[in-house]
Amino acid sequence: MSLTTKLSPLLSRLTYFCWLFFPPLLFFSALFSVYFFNTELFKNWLINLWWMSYVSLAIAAIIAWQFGRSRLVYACLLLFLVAANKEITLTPELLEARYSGILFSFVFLLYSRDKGFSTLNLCFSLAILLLLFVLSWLAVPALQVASQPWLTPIDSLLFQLSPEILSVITTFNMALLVGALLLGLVRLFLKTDNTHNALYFALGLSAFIHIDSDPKFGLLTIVSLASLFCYSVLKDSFTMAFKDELTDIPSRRALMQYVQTLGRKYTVVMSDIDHFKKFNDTYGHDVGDEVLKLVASKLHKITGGGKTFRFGGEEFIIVFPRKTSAEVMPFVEMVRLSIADYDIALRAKPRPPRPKKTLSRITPAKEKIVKVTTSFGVAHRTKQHPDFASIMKQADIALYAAKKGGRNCVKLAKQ
Ligand SMILES: Nc1nc2c(ncn2[C@@H]2O[C@H](COP(=O)(O)OP(=O)(O)OP(=O)(O)O)[C@@H](O)[C@H]2O)c(=O)[nH]1
Repeated sequence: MSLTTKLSPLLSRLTYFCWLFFPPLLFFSALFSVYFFNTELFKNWLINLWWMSYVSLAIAAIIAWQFGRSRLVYACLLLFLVAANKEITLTPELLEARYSGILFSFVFLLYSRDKGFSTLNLCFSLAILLLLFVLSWLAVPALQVASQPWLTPIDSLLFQLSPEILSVITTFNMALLVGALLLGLVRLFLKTDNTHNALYFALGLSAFIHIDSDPKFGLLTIVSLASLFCYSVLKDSFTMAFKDELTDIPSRRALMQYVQTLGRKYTVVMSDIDHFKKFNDTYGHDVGDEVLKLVASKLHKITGGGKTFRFGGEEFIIVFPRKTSAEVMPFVEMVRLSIADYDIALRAKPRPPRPKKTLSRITPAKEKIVKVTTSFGVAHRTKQHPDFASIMKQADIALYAAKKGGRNCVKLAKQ
């Protein structure tokens, strides 16, 4: 396996990570720049909206609850604690316990899973969160004393660099924050999705609310975080509804929605993997799934403005807006060839190890190269076939002709 093949999953993960992580980061940076450099008028206007943090958290919690995102509900609860604490005066010890308790709780949420809202799960998660706060209250002061010898050099270094930093956050709290952010980042990288992304920002920003005790800053941050929670839930639901889970390309539902946007001129291509039943029977359903993903990714890369959807099973639909059948033929041919020419390396399962007494070596895993082909039926919109359903029917007839004509070919509907 070449280095590029090995690195490609890592690179695509990194790209997805950046794609999720940087928009909220830019958003929060812009928001806080506006806040810190803006006039008193904006800040005075904000002070009258103190109730917004509670309302936005309640809305986010209800939405998260409706969609079964238990961790986001607990995150709203933690942020509620951050917001409410502005109204309640706490002793310095309790403030410290709240700070570390919230950090630990967010790390816990990042490393746990959404478990639903059964009484047992609710009690279990709430008990863990409570335990983390109690632990912070009991153990953190001792930890602070124990870590003093290591933190003193950092303390003096920070004092030399910028004495103001130490007036807003202690070195111990900073070390806790850096540790929590690093742990969270590892989790976010390993499990990059909208929920973990939202929880990670909540972890970092809740610490900032603690550091900057200005209630207006807290309000702005909490409202933004609640919006990020809502966005993450809705984005996930959208993806679930409109993306095919196995192949990660748009689903049949997305096709039906896309069809509404098409004009008077367009072409529909129906594609089907050849002898896929035999392939499944020979190599197994899970290998079949991998091949399905591969074919989907090839079809998804079709050029000429075509948009690919998984229609169901091993059938795909490609729609070319503003193009006739003749115009799309070169692009369809190109994608057909790219699938047919692709060498699929199947890793044969290693034989089970022989009993230890026999000295023969275990046969290493071997690679087997296989190929799959696809057939295509192409039809465009005409006066006789003006609606999508009848164009699909024409494309299906053409696909049938391609199957009968020996497969691995493209056939035009007789229009
Ligand atoms: N692995 C896997 N197989 C699937 C999936 N969806 C459908 N199939 C299989 O695709 C096969 C389709 O078989 P047929 O419709 O008989 O067609 P075919 O064997 O491809 O033969 P031709 O289309 O005539 O070339 C069935 O065996 C289905 O089980 C899927 O998501 N994963």
